[in-house]
Amino acid sequence: MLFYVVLLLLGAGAYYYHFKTNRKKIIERLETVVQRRRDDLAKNVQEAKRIGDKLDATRRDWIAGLDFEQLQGELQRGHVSAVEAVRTYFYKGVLAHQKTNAVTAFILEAEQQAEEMDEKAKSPSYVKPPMFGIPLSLKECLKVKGYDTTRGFVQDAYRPSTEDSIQIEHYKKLGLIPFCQTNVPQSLLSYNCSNPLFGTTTNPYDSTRTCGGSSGGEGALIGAKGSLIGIGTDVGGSVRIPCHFTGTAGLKPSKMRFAHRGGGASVPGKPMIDANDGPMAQDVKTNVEFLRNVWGDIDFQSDRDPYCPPVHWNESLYASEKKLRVGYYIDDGWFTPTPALQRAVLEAKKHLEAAGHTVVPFYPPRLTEVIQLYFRAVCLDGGQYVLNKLLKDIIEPTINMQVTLWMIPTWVQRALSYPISLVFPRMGVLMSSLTRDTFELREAYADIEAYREEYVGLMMKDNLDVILCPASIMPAPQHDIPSKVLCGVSYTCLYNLLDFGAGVVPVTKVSKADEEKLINEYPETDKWYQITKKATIGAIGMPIGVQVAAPPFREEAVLRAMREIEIAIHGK
Ligand SMILES: CCCCCCCC/C=C\CCCCCCCC(=O)NCC(=O)O
Repeated sequence: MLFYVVLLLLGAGAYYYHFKTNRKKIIERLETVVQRRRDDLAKNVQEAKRIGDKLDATRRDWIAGLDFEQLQGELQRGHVSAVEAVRTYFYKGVLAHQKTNAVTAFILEAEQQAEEMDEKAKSPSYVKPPMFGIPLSLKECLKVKGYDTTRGFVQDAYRPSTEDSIQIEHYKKLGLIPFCQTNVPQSLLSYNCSNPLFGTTTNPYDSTRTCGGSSGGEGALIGAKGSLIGIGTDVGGSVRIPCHFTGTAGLKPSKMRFAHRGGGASVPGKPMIDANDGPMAQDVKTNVEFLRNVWGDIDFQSDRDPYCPPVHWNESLYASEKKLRVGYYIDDGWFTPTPALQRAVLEAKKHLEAAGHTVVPFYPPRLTEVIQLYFRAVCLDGGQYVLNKLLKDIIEPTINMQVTLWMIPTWVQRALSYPISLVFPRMGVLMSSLTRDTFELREAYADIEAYREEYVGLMMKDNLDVILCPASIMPAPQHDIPSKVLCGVSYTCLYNLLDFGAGVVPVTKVSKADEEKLINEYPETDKWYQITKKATIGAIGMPIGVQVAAPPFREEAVLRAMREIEIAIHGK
């Protein structure tokens, strides 16, 4: 017996030694790649700055002050050229990058693309596309010819895409000019924004806090006014959480509303929770104008990707005179949001009621089950795909919690979940969520289908058009917090599980009264609540958004409610 124990220990020791030596070699090799990539980025930013500085400062400042609609109008009328727009946004993008570290590459060819467009526009027979000359920022994982899509993995640096994805092709056809790529958390499966290749992107309102993720670079860039419109992706809140954290507005459409051919994903092959691309901007109005043009011309994508149905922009749904019936909640029963987030929903409710809409309470059923189903369907292989990739890379310390959990075999997690649930029930839920076998996975898929039916059934029973609810559990926390409170995505991941269209609109900022309420009333019943409370102290002045959601192909109703909230707040 002793012999076998010694043998086992020796075997384990040898394996550990081999693993450690191997990891050391990988890290040493990749560290040189990081250095090279960062040097290249520094040169790239210098070049972007040089291009931005070509434009006379007075002229540049005037163009920089135009919002999306105004810039679009000036470009259409020929009062501003595409080259001027691109140079202005290189300048503004560099400033935003210097503040937040949001950009992973400026797409320097943008200047030439703009010159060619201006040249074409000289011909009297040329009809300008609707978004002629508007600079577009892109989350780093979206495929642009000649540029990397590393998703924060050092091993994927210097492997540029050979083609634009269908979506990027389409945006170019509509006149948009991709001018930069923006930062992400390593693996995309996090709602912060740090990776070993490009470092940490910070919140434009407070650099000690995260801009959110995984489309965090977009949130930071747009929030710091370095871009008017950008594209993110979302499998659990990655468009909506950065919008909420940075005071920007964005929409995650349902899966089928965009072509996915030639696109990228965090974990390919998870059909119930697919990545959705979606726009992000400084306001809802810009998202509407963008989507009106893209979905108005969706045949371009459908023709090239038959899995994308030709569902056109539905103006009659967006501009309908019929008042909406809105279901709302301020607590999903899984994770009570901090006071400012609840107040934001109640304020948005008042705005919608003042506009004549009916707003009634709605209770999303069984969020504990949703959390389990969501994690089961996202990490459908127990996290193996991402873990294998991470173990061949430098691992980002701010996602250590995910990595540690993925390293514990599923059967061990299951065995530990019961005793853990006795002292920390919600952790017990998380630890029993990853799937053990395909039998359980099939069951989870069937349960998701059943939950979708139940949820839309509840909405139909009450004639609800849209749902209004918090965008998250807290305002932007410090960079290491998202990994420690993984299950804080319940407000957003629900609408990925349902495949609803869902968007976030900024409503308010954290006030002193919110902080007092937090200190006096916010629960401290488990570790996650304690972390959330601590992270929210000191967040006075941070932006707070609310979320609006509706079943698939009703994104226009979501945008309508978001826009009405925006108009009520800003008067325009
Ligand atoms: C013991 C249980 C282990 C559970 C381990 C969970 C690991 C974390 C997995 C998923 C994290 C979910 C957070 C999602 C944040 C938003 C991600 C997102 O939307 N990404 C966009 C994209 O992938 O395109």
